[in-house]
Amino acid sequence: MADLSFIPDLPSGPLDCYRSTASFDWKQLKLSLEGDLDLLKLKYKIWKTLEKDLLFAPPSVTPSVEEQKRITQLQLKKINNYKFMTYEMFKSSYSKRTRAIMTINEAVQSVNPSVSVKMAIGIYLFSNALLSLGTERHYKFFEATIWNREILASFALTEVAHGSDARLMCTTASYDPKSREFVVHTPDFKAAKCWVGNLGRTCTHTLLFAQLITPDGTNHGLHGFVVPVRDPATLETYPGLVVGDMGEKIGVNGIDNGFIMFNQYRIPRENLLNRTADVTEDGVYESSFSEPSKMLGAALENLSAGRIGIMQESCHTISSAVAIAIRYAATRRQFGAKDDEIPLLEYELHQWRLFGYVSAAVVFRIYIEKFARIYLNIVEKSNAGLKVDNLSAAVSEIHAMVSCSKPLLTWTTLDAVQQCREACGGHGYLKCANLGDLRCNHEPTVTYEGDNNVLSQQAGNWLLRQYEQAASGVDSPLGTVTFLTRCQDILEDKFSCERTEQLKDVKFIKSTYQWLLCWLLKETHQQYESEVSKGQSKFEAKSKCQVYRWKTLSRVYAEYLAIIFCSESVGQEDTGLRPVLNKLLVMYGLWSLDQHLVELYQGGFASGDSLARLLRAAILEMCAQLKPEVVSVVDALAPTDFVLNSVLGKSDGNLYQNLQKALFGGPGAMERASWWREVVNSAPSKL
Ligand SMILES: Cc1cc2nc3c(=O)[nH]c(=O)nc-3n(C[C@H](O)[C@H](O)[C@H](O)COP(=O)(O)OP(=O)(O)OC[C@H]3O[C@@H](n4cnc5c(N)ncnc54)[C@H](O)[C@@H]3O)c2cc1C
Repeated sequence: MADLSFIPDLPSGPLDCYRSTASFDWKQLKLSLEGDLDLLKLKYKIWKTLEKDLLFAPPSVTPSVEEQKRITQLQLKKINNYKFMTYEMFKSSYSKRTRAIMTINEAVQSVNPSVSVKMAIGIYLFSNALLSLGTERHYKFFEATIWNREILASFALTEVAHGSDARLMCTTASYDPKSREFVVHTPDFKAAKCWVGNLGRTCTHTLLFAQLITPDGTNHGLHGFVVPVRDPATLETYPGLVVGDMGEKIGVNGIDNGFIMFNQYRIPRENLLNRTADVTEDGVYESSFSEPSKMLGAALENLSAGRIGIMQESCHTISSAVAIAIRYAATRRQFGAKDDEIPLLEYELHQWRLFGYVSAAVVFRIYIEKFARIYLNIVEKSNAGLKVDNLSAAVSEIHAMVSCSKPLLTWTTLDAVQQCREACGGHGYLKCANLGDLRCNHEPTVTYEGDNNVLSQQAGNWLLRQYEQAASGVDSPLGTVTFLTRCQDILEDKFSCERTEQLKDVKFIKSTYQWLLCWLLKETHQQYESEVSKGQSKFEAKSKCQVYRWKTLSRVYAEYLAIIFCSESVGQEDTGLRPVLNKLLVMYGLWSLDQHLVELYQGGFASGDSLARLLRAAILEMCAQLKPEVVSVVDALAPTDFVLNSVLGKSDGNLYQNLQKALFGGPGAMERASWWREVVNSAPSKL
């Protein structure tokens, strides 16, 4: 068994009574959820280092927006100096290196999300793009970013008038053969690049996506360019650019999101990222892809790793939120027989509100850990020129998986944080509870790197293609929809259980999800065909099938993926963790199915009251079964107290002592208001 002594023991206290009822060792569960001992050690090393550094001490009062930006930039500089990413890690295989980067990102994100966004965009997204979209001539930028940290980059895609629909973006890069330069231009304010992280105050370069135009006037579609923005020595922007900061946002204010307009701004020809297409010195366009849409696809595929990173961050956020709410529920007492108040955790309503999210946190972690490993192995193999069976089909399947899973994880996390905030009552509304910051900093993930509603549609596209060709075989190298070849038989299935025990079985959950997917595909396909037969264009027909169909389909597929991947991992678990993991998986599956009862009845899977009655009874039974485990489950999910940074969620469980310290110690909490003279009556009191 691995030596886990590097994980500090938990302090003894009021949480002991619930901890003593757990059937497993929380440190072992923590290791299992991380999936790798070295990466878990790395995470603890980062947290310990940052805890000792005053620059990372959590502020008790929110600093001004400008100050948050300054601190975040200084923190990034410090993290660069700490060199958590060692030379050996850089030199290791692609998948090892990327997993280390992802772990560093998650560990830093949990301390200050703004720093990790800054680092992810400014260093890793940019350098990854140079490797995947660029060639040898861009290596100097790579070196300056990764090794020397002379470049801090940004990623400029979104424009004021175009976000999700990237094809019609208006920034142009026209090639001038006389000077052998591209001339970058913004025709009007609607075409200004905006929301670009790191651009407002700090970045030295941007990875710009602009319409490439050759001297014959042909528009070859969006291409990536490395564009210098600021002098690294002075942070002055270069002439020919209008650059500004987006101002105060709802969260992640440490990030300087900015806008930029180009006025006939010249960059060398070599700054075009030319792995898939180039322009000769004379201005002739040469592409290895014949269709511009495929080019765009290749350029944006680069975002998959970023989206996986967002999912990992969501796992951290949901874990922190449930840890705070469960520890609070275990120590907060309200009502009870006579004077004997009982902990909130004893109430079935409270369990039902929170345990679905606790199980989601565990299932998502296991799913994403396994999925990231498979994804990175495929990329590694293909980068190394090794044969990957059915590579293009695998890339499409992965894209579909990411496109529905990022929405599922980010939305569920957002709902979870809100529920946890409410579950902590008024105290949950304190800044020092940390649920507010967790929520606001997490919130934009549902919009950036692909708006969730738009991204979900892409998963639906792929699923429908598989459904249409199911009779002759599906293109599913990862095996997520091979069951579709049995679609007709699956749709014959009917609910026939008589006892809750039959539902509390992963097999039941998986087969019910397969039925749901088959039925939703049939429905969506029929609706689409019917719209097309009425003369609607494909685009219009698709739009008419989103609500209750395409969108639900994409969500159900993502839930199914989380369940099958997690179930496979739980099946391989040979420590004493299998029973608790199985309970959590069953809870997640039943809790998620509860949202789809309408479809299960509408499609004729069940009739009468037995499905709804048994499903809901099973969920409540799972709540009771999880109660003795749940405090130790969140101990495994939670980061250290420094990182969790919540007065309500400390691992010692001393809720009221901690709260008193925070309230009494608040800056100026017990001082007379400095503005008291302005508000009292000036006439002497007659009292
Ligand atoms: C904090 C933050 C950081 C960001 N960082 C960057 C960055 O570094 N670089 C960068 O380039 N961009 C960045 N962005 C921008 C982000 O990527 C875009 O906001 C995102 O792509 C969505 O585009 P949009 O805002 O134009 O929304 P729109 O595309 O206008 O969408 C608005 C709404 O309409 C809906 N909608 C759109 N199309 C359809 C449709 N066909 N059917 C049904 N509904 C539809 C969407 O679901 C959404 O709810 C950032 C944004 C934020 C908030």
